[in-house]
Amino acid sequence: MSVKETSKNISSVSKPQTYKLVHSEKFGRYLIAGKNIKAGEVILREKPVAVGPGVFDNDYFCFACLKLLIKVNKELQYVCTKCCVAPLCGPDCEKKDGLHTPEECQIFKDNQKISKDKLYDIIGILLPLRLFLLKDRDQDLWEKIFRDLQLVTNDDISTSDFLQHLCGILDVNSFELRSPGRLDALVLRGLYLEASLIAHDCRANTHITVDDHFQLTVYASLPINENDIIYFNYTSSLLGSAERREHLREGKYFECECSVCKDPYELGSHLSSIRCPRCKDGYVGAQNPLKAKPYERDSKWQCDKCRKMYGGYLIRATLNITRALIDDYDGSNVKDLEFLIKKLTLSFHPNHYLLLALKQKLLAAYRKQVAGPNPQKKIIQKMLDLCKEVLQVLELVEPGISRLKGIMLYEMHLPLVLLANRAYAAREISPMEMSSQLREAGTHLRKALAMLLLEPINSPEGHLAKRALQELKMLNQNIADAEALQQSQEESKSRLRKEKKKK
Ligand SMILES: C[S@@+](CC[C@H](N)C(=O)[O-])C[C@H]1O[C@@H](n2cnc3c(N)ncnc32)[C@H](O)[C@@H]1O
Repeated sequence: MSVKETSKNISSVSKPQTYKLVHSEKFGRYLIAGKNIKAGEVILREKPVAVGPGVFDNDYFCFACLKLLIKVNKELQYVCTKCCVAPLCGPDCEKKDGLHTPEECQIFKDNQKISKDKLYDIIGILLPLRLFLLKDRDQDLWEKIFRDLQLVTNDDISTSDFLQHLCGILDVNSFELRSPGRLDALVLRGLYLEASLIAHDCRANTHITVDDHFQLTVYASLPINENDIIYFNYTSSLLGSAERREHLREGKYFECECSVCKDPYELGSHLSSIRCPRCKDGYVGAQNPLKAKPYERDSKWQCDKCRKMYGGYLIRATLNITRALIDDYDGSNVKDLEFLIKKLTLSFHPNHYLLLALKQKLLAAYRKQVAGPNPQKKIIQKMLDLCKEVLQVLELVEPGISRLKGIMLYEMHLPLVLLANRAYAAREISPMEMSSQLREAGTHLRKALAMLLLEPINSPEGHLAKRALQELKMLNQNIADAEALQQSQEESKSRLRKEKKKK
């Protein structure tokens, strides 16, 4: 053994483990910190044991790299030349050691019933099939999966029953993933043996990234003390408690009792709060938020100001009417969207999750205008205000490092820079004031970078981090120019004063 190898082994032996596996009645198996972990530190990094399509939405994927495929004239461009079934990006994906393994190819080839015409059905079962095929492909890994996922089987269980069992295991344990390079929906699912042991909390202390090869990295999003539980959020942090809890109940089979779910006002984020119809000043929150059905008649909701009580069915009726109003909105007109938000703010807390979803749509519309030629000052200011509003909620539900916060902080720098430049051009502010406003934009960019630089280079957020770095460089140059301008103005003023004195 070389010296290098020895020292590597010693350091890995002496280094405390970042996490430990423990067990409790409530969580089953879960992970705790094996040492004090700093925010941004890697807790674990791993490759999936199986990855494939998740929600099936009429999309076709390359079976080798899982990129979404574009169909031309409803026809696939390329299929695997060996099995004549698996859609692929092209010959390159067929050549490389992708996810379409020889075992998978063989099963398509051997099975007369499987043909290209049944592609929708094949896509639907691809992930459990991939997991099942590991049995023949990698016996050791298969045994590890059996142990780690606590698969139960007996000799006379039929293959279809066993596959059914695998599907259940996948539902509970898999991670929702994006197709490589895409910013949109989480259309894939991947199974990771270590990361799937992390327990859920609606206010997590980890941040997870996945690269184009589906390698998953769990970072601490906050400092985690030794022996503290490591949590990941299995659901969306920008939903109301009832909706998050329903998602977890239906998809992961447990009742969440975390600090956000327990609090009638969701730790001050008010994601489910309704404006009190009586006093119009306070906000109405569920009095027993851990009830499985908070929108039933016997569930009580109370105003935090006038203390008036309401039955859950009233809240449900308000939500139903509002969803119908939102469905009627066609989504293309900024003015209509602004009007709808203003109208709903009379009945809801501004942070209500239904309003937040509309505000994110509005933000996208403002962003489009602000990035275009000569945007109105009014729109730039509105974009900035909306970013601040969403960021405030995110600070409560996604403390520390967060992808959404990184994006929001990045977005905020653009209106700040535009407003500073405009005000200076209109002689409303001095170069010094401009430099201080640009510095504020720089602070946001730096905070955004601290989060976005953790993202894989080729992911959409990784590209954003690259842009943010370039913009920060330009911004620093503009700040230096503004400060030099201020200095030269001050010098010429003092020269003038001296000359005046001499005269
Ligand atoms: C992805 S698995 C985690 C590993 C699992 N604990 C095990 O022992 O295999 C998800 C399951 O863990 C349990 N779990 C995770 N977080 C929980 C929480 N906050 N409260 C209750 N149960 C939880 C639930 O049983 C859930 O279905």
